[in-house]
Formats: sequence, structure tokens, C-alpha cells
Amino acid sequence: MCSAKIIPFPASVVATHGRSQQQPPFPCSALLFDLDGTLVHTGPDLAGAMNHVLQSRGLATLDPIEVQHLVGNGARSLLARGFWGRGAEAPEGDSDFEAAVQQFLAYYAHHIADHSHPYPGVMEGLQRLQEAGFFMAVVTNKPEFLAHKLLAELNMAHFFKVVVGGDTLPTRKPAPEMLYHATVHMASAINEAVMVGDSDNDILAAQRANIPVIAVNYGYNQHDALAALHPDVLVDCFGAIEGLVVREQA
Ligand SMILES: O=C(O)COP(=O)(O)O
Ligand SMILES: [Mg+2]
Repeated sequence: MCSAKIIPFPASVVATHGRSQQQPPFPCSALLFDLDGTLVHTGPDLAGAMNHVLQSRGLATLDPIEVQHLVGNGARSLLARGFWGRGAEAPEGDSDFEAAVQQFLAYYAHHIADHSHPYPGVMEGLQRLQEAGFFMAVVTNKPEFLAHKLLAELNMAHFFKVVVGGDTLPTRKPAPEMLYHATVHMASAINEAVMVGDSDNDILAAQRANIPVIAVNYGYNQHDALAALHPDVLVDCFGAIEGLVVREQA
């Protein structure tokens, strides 16, 4: 059984983001979905590409579970964390690192859907949400070409009117611009949108855009860490989402 838990906003969140708690179901026309850890379990293929790069350089490989906890800030950041540990930043102007990034991207692009698959209930849930008339977008920190490739290989591309990647704009999540961009390209408005994601970046981006955010705890971040960021609702499976949104008529 799916469950959805409303996370009460403390005064600090209200003061910082200027928004009082909204109660679901949220009236909206647009749903903005994070990709890795929310729609698709990509961890094993990301780990495969990471370990390919590490191995080719004679370095120790990483446990795939460890790699998936490093996902969420794009490919360069993932690789930097794989090389130097959690919290590491991708260096600028380091030609060796840039060569490793290209090696990672090339390998990952060829193996992007070897093991990756939508989480349980995602395909059916997206189908019902589309039939209910929601406009849907993917808003991911993954490079845009990889997001398109993954969605095409998993037969998911037809659900989405727009895909915004980590390199589509000069900024990426947790900045809110990707969310604005997605709604503009769906002929919707930001105040008619709800974000769904599995990480701090998704929750913060939604709070900065002043829109409701539903966090999922089956992805790459733990329940308690997510709850501490005060998403509006925290769910433990994708099927809970359709009970939390209601299609707003224009
Ligand atoms: O960091 C990535 O490559 C993608 O992460 P996201 O889809 O969870 O934004
Ligand atoms: Mg994610």
C-alpha cells in the first residue's frame, strides 16, 4: 500500500519562502518530474559507467549502492564524487578530469538502459495522469541529451511535453529557473505547477519557485533527510501522487 505523509512547515520555511502550508490535493495543470531516483532507477548503469572510468585508470571500483547516493548534481559532479568522495566539486580547467567526463558520458550513453527501469507504478501512473489532462515535464540535472535518450529507450518520451536538462540553461536545480522554463514551454504558469522529486535539489528548487513539492523516499535519498527539508508531502511510492493533485481547469 502507498502512503503519503504531510510534512508540517515550520515558521522558518514560511519566513524564507513566503508561502504558507498548502494542503493536498493541490490544484494544478503542470507536473514537473525529476528523473533519476524519481521516475527511473538509473543507479546500476550510472555505477557501471563510473566503474568503467575508474577501472580504465587502475583505480578501485565503487559499490553501485554507494554510487547512487552520489547522484543528483549532474554527470561532472557524480564523477568528481566518485574520484574524490562525497562533497567533492568538479574541478574547472583540469584536462585529465574533462577527458574522464567525456569517457564517462560516451560509455553511459551506450549503456543508459542496460539495467535502468522505471520504478514500480510509474508507467501506469504517468498514463493515468496524462489521461487526466496534466501537462508533464522532466526537470533533471542529467545532461539533456542523456535524458532524451533514456526516456526514448524506456518508451517514456511520449508522456512529456518538455525535457529540461542540467545543461539546458545556465543554472540548474536547486535554482528555480529550470522549473520556470518547463512551465513556459508547456504554456502553463509556475503557480499552476507541482514538483515531484527525490532530492534536496528538487525540494529547494520548488520552494524557491514557491510551488508545492511532493518528495519520494524510494529514490536516492533517505526519508529522514528529505523530511528535514520540509517538502509539502513525502510519499513512499509513485502511485500515491495521483491522489495528491487535481487538474485545474484553465
Ligand atoms: O545528477 C544527475 O545526473 C541527475 O539527477 P536528477 O535526475 O535526479 O536531477
Ligand atoms: Mg533525482
